Amino acid sequence: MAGLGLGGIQVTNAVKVLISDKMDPRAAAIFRDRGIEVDEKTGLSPEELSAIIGDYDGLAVRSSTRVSAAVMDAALPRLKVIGRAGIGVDTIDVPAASARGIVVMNTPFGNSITTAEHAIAMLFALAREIPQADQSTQAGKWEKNRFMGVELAGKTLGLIGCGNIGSIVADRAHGLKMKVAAFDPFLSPERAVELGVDKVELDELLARADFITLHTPLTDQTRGILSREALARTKKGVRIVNCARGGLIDEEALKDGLETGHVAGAALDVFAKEPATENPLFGTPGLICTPHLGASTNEAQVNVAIQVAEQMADYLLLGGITNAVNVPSLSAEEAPRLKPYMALAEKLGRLVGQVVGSEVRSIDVEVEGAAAELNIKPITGAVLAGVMRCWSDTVNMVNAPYLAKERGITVREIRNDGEGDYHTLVAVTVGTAGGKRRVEGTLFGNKAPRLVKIFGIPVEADLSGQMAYIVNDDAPGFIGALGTAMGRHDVNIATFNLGRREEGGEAVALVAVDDPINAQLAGELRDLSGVREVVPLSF
Ligand SMILES: NC(=O)C1=CN([C@@H]2O[C@H](COP(=O)(O)OP(=O)(O)OC[C@H]3O[C@@H](n4cnc5c(N)ncnc54)[C@H](O)[C@@H]3O)[C@@H](O)[C@H]2O)C=CC1
Ligand SMILES: O=C(O)C(=O)COP(=O)(O)O
Repeated sequence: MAGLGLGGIQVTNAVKVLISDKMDPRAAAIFRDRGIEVDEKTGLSPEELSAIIGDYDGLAVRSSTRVSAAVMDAALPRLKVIGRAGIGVDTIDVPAASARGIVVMNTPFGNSITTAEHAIAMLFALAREIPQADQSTQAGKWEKNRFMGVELAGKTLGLIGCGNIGSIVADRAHGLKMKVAAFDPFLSPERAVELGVDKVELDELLARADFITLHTPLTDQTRGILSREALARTKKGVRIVNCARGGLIDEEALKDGLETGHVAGAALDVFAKEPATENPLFGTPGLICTPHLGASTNEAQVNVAIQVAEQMADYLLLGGITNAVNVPSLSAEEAPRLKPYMALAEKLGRLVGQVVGSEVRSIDVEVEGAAAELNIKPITGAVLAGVMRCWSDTVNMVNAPYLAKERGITVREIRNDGEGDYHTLVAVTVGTAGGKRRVEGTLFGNKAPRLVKIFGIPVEADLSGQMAYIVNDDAPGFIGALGTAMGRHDVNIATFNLGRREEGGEAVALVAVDDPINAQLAGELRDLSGVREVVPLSF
């Protein structure tokens, strides 16, 4: 299994994690309790991070650390997982991580109540100008007549994005007797009814909302969603809260809106450029700011620190995958059951990959019997990694699906109902321009991978170490000639596995050897009488 890239499987040295942002000490304590070495180094520049990241298996971050493709390049081949103690992964180049086989995980719920509460606090702060009134009062001005607020009750709150945080904000807003409308293309009408929100288009939200709060991730689709044009379509006197991401609002346009009085107030926790030690909006009347404090409560920080450390440790030590944003989940309970299947899948993929070469057009993964009860995604990932390892050293089950897509390989997953000859079976069929090749394998004693059929011929073999795959005419004398040729090259035969289509027909030999089969020996084997194909294999 070396090199499969599944955490917990290939790690032999001490596992090491770097925590590069301020995190509750429980994160480091969990890593240490689970036998993982931890370094905590915050405030690193990208260059400083790149200089040391190559020594770590895991990197735990919040939003201050930017994890670029260049940092990941410096982190390879060791880094296996980046854990975000929080929600937004916009500071991590996720496609680059996927391409490099690095798992990215976040903690999707740990800080959502806290962030929703911050948004509600910002609503009140805007409605009653609390920060401005505080400043004036403490300056000894007693400007009772200057501050005249608005009530929240009865007003319409427009949510842009109604996922975890947006839903909690909606719930709290109902408690404040606000009407809630939401623009979220992925919000189902049923869920909107359940939440008691009006599902509306963005234009309607802009036209109706007295208050707007943003709760979407920063993506190519949401960047600048409150653009100059969108702001122009808002109600005069609108108040805007952004506790999601700075890039969602056109900051220059918001500044103009505040200055003309079209926008009565804006409360921002997040900024286009962070840390926002300067920003064109600063000093604009009606503006309230906090330094990305949305997730900063004791409770949320404990939650996310514990979650990220447990998740990363599960992956690094057991292969369990929870809350990954670039690879399907695999629970720490499932992982041990799947491990032998993934070993089998990888071996089958590797076998067929070595035989067919790189002109692969399609890969079908079929599971039957006990295997059909399991999560098929990791099995498929392992097959793809096995096939592609034949032409790429850096492939693992995380980046294999992306590499397959990049190469235009069609991947199909098939669950066969019922049981065949084996209580559990994984079959891999690889399509090339020349046709399809199928291999089948099972687990002996639920743990030992065994090949049971190769290209339609029953043969039982343990796929490991150095082997030779030989197709020949089933005729007397072949085995003797083969043994002699091997002996001439000092290559010791460890095991010999034979199968044939029918007596006197096509036969297959899978020969395990103690020493590698070099090109010269392979050539001599090909020259033996009746031999049709020889492929040296390694597992
Ligand atoms: N200020 C802070 O400290 C914090 C900020 N955040 C930010 O809040 C964001 C939202 O967090 P959650 O609610 O937990 O995420 P979520 O994934 O549960 O919800 C996001 C919602 O946005 C919707 N959405 C996606 N694209 C959209 C579009 N083009 N237009 C409208 N809606 C769209 C999705 O359908 C989803 O319902 C995070 O991505 C993060 O950037 C999260 C935690 C703390
Ligand atoms: O969880 C998120 O998305 C956040 O924005 C919180 O950021 P932080 O962990 O406070 O740097």
